[in-house]
Amino acid sequence: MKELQHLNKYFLKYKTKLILGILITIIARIFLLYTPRYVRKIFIVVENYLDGKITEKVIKSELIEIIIYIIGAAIIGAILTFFMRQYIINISRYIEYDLKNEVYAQYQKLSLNFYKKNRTGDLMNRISEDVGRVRMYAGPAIMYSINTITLFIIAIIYMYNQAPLLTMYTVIPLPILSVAIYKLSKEIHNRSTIVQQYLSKLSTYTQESFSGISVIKAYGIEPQTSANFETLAEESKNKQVNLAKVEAWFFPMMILLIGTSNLLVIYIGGMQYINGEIESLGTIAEFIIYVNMLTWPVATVGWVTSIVQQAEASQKRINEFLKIEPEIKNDVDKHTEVTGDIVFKDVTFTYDDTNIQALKGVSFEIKNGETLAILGKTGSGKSTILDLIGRLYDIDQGVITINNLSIEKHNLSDLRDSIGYVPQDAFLFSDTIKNNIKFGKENATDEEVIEAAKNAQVHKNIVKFNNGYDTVLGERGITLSGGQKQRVSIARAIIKAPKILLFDDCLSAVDTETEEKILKTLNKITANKTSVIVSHRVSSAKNADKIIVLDDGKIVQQGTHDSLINVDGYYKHLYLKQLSETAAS
Ligand SMILES: Nc1ncnc2c1ncn2[C@@H]1O[C@H](COP(=O)(O)OP(=O)(O)OP(=O)(O)O)[C@@H](O)[C@H]1O
Repeated sequence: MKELQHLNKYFLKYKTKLILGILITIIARIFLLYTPRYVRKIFIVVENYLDGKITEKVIKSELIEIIIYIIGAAIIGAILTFFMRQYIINISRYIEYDLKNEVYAQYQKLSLNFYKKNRTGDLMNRISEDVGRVRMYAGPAIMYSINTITLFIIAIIYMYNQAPLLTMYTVIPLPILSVAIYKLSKEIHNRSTIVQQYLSKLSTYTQESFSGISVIKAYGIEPQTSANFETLAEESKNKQVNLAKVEAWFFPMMILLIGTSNLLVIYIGGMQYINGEIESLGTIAEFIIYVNMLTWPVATVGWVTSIVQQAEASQKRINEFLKIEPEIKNDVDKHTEVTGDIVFKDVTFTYDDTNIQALKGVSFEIKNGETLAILGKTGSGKSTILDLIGRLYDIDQGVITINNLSIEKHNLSDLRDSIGYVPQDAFLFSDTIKNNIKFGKENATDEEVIEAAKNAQVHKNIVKFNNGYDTVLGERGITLSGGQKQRVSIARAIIKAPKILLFDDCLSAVDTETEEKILKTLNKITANKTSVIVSHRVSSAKNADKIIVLDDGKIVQQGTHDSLINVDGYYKHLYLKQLSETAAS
């Protein structure tokens, strides 16, 4: 239960509702327990009538009175049971909501490294399945426990007052039932976890084959894909059948144990009645109702125990994530100004997970308002420089300063707010084009969205879609071409009007003519902003104030377009090669 203590703050938050829920549960049980006692009274009244102790008129009025009491108690009990569920189950839903938000907020704080070390499926599971299991503890488990405890205490007191020996024999099978249900619930849980694993394998496989359907069809491997699916489905079915086998034991076991208890009540109660140890047959009827009323709550003890164990394990997994400190921390509360003077001094950086030293003693300087272009072979460290400017990682050695202030001393939110980043793989959400652009500036007007799209040279494409800017992208909507995606992604960055713009090879999928147009407008937009353009094309770099060429994490060339085309090296070769390609096309 140590891990579940994390939830105490939420129980405290909803304490009024929780206390009310507990009180209502107790009162509801008291009312429901009226029925057996009134049933006994019915027997006594009938016995009195048969013995000639009361007249027909009296028996009639007494029976009507008892029936009214029974119906009244049942109605009040039912209404209170409704409110009990309303309070306690609703609290568990509130806690589930709070916990999901807490986990999600933590996910947002954690650095990129965390996402590399943990699989997406695992992250999703903790926020959905694990939180769901914890909810079962915060709601149903607590509700059934209070229910069982209250019912048990009150019923045993009533029963003991009536017939102590009969009480003892009646409750003997109940703990056996509880233990049996506990064992069964555990086995059911184990088997259903396996079923879940197979189901998720099956859905991952299906999802992948739908996403990659064009590749499957192009390679003509549909029969093989279907055969793989069949194998997975067969395994999944076997696991389901395995689960059904143990589940099938649940009700027979309950019926067997209730039956045993009923038999004991009838046999022992009957003997006691014959021996004159209990005054009325009504006591036997009352006990039979108690036994049936107690069976389910007692069975839930086993079930609740297994819910609590599962919740404890799930909360442990959740706590593991909640305890992780973000690697990139914001230690600065006050606002810090970011203009755009960026300096890298002997920067060395190694990726933790791969141990690849992506940058080795890199130094350069960009003045506010300047444009820097970074070129170099694939894997030379270009994107890494952009990630470091956004402080997605902290460096091993050297210094990065922005406005003469070391990057770690900047307020992280201010820093990231000042940056507009266009990644290599443009990621667009399954939402409208307008909202995808507005992602860069939530409160942007429609005019601003259009202006940004025009500057990114994508407006003309967007207006051709039937729904224009309201066209939905992604699975539910249309698929944009690679170049269109890149340009929507550029529009998203420029609508933000940030101090620093980072473009990571984001024109690779557009033709050179469109590239030229975009670069022209970008030149105007970025006139007083610092921008860094990573590219494989000289055309994207040639107008930059400064160009650096990277090779294996080191700067091998540095200068302007005019200076670099005159020295032998990577830049000149690339320039000549691309010049001849343009001439040939
Ligand atoms: N997230 C990461 N985790 C681990 N290693 C990485 C990561 N990103 C890049 N690397 C490694 O760091 C090196 C530099 O990568 P980087 O992405 O900066 O190169 P790049 O010059 O931008 O390449 P490209 O032109 O292909 O985009 C590469 O060897 C790469 O494998």
